[in-house]
Amino acid sequence: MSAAASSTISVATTNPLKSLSLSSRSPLPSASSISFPSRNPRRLVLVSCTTGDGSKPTILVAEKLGDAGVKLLEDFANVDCSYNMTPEELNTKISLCDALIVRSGTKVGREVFESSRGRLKVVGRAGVGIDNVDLRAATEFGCLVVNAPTANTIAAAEHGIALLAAMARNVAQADASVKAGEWKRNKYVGVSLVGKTLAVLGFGKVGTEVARRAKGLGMRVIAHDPYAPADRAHAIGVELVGFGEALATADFISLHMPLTPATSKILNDETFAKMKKGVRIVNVARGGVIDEDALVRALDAGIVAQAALDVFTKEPPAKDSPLVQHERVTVTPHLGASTMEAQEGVAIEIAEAVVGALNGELAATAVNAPMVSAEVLTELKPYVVLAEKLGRLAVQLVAGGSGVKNVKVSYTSARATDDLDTRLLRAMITKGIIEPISDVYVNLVNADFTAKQRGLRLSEERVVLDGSPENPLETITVKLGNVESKFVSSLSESGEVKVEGKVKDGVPHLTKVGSFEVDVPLEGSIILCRQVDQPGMIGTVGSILGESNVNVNFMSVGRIAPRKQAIMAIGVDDQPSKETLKKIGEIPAVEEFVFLKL
Ligand SMILES: NC(=O)c1ccc[n+]([C@@H]2O[C@H](COP(=O)([O-])OP(=O)(O)OC[C@H]3O[C@@H](n4cnc5c(N)ncnc54)[C@H](O)[C@@H]3O)[C@@H](O)[C@H]2O)c1
Ligand SMILES: O=C(O)[C@H](O)COP(=O)(O)O
Repeated sequence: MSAAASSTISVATTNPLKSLSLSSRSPLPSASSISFPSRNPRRLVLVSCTTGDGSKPTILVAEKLGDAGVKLLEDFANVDCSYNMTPEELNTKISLCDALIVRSGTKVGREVFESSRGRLKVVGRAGVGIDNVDLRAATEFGCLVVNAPTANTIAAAEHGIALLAAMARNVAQADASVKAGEWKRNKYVGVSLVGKTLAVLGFGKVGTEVARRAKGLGMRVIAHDPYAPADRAHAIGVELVGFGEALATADFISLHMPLTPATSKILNDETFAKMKKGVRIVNVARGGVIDEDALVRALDAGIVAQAALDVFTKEPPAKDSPLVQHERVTVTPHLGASTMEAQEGVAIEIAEAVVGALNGELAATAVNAPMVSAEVLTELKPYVVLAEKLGRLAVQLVAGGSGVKNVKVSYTSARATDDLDTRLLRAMITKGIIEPISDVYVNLVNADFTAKQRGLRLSEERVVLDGSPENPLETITVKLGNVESKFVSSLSESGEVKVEGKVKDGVPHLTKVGSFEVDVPLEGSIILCRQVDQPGMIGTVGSILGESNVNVNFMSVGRIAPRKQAIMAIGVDDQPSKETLKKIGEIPAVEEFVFLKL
């Protein structure tokens, strides 16, 4: 098999959690490792929810959730619906909960994860915006965050359009006036929407639906979104434009981007100054995307004629907020997702995601973990096991394993480079390397973070083989650089601890140690011996183990040349005693040996 091409990916440089510093935190308690429950072979335990005694997990629902969702949760878990908790109450309860479900009104900060002492495995956000969840802390604590990104899209878009029309025709102000006994028809003359230019800022799910509806009202719609594909915009007759052009040409601006460091206060004194005089603004995204003090100034200066706001930097806003009280501002109390239909949909969407995650399924709406389709997962399953075991094996070959810093992983495959998602494999190699030498619990959520935090640099190389790609992978090789080995024969020619494995008939096998070829299933434990290649060695070692009642499940010998050096790999079901291992070491032809647990 020839290597036709290779590419290198470095995890250390791609990890988004670059500047994360770890404060002292409560150790994560023991949790079951990533495994494949035999009941459902398609499941990979992404997060584990072990109650130890087989009892149901506990899910805390901290904000009002639709009945259908609560029912779904109750069929699976003990459900504690405790609304309106103070942060202190939440922190107290959380240590008894496996999952937490919130909407936008609950701040899930670092202290929630700290207080949970590792029991919290899933946070479900019953809605889209996850700006109220500390994703870094969640990832660091190995807690999966899932959201419900689709069920409230239409509700939010409809609310945006409702605010747009209500603002243009002064509906809220006129309503309050009539109820106060007035009849001021001239005061509440509005502006028309037809023929006006609407700039949609953030052309995602909600933005697209707002645009579609605004087109139906006869508006000219432009959109700004650095990440949106132009063909999606063209398909509904929307032109994608730059940020500056959107600001300068819009009669109406509707905001639909997430709140991130990049979008925080994206509308501010400077950007208001670039807008058309008399522009009208709708915000059903997040309050924080507007500098609210600057908006008041822009309203007072006549740059902004009107604003309609569903969301605020601080919710609820202060009663005497000059923005809320401004006579040309229409407000609603974060009602975008609040339709009967959307709330039922969101409740079901989040309940299914949380139950699935607690059941060990990879969540399609995971916010802080790789999303992998069930098909890919099924195919990669034995390779994922192989990856973890190779990591586990390699680190045990290092003298004082905690000094491991440089890991090189090489995947050989006949698949094209972009046709193999290695994120799961990488996470599992990391898990295999870190767990035997620390008390850190590593899962798919926190693998990259944990590697980075421990200074582990893991680089990946893809070697594309000739031939047809029957299997996703041929071999995985793990090399640990700049380390001393407790089994010198495991060193490659360039001095790295090197192990290689492959999947045979669905079973992970160790196929190479250093330069020696072996073939032993990666099950139970393994004794590796380097000896002078001579007759009778297998029998000698076999009888020492047999006398000690240690069951041998596999033996394989790899040698450089006949009668020279050989490596014997012996798979054993039971752990040999120290005395038994000593006896093996005392066989005159044995030059070195090591016992490794998988
Ligand atoms: N008021 C409510 O009750 C309510 C309901 C639903 C959604 N929302 C909020 O609406 C927003 C959009 O939701 P969605 O479901 O459409 O999300 P989405 O992820 O589908 O769309 C967001 C879009 O914003 C774009 N974007 C990111 N940064 C940008 C930038 N700097 N400039 C322009 N565009 C940028 C993204 O590329 C993406 O296309 C979120 O903040 C969400 O929380 C509010
Ligand atoms: O991001 C969202 O999904 C909306 O802002 C809805 O928030 P809510 O669940 O608090 O209504």
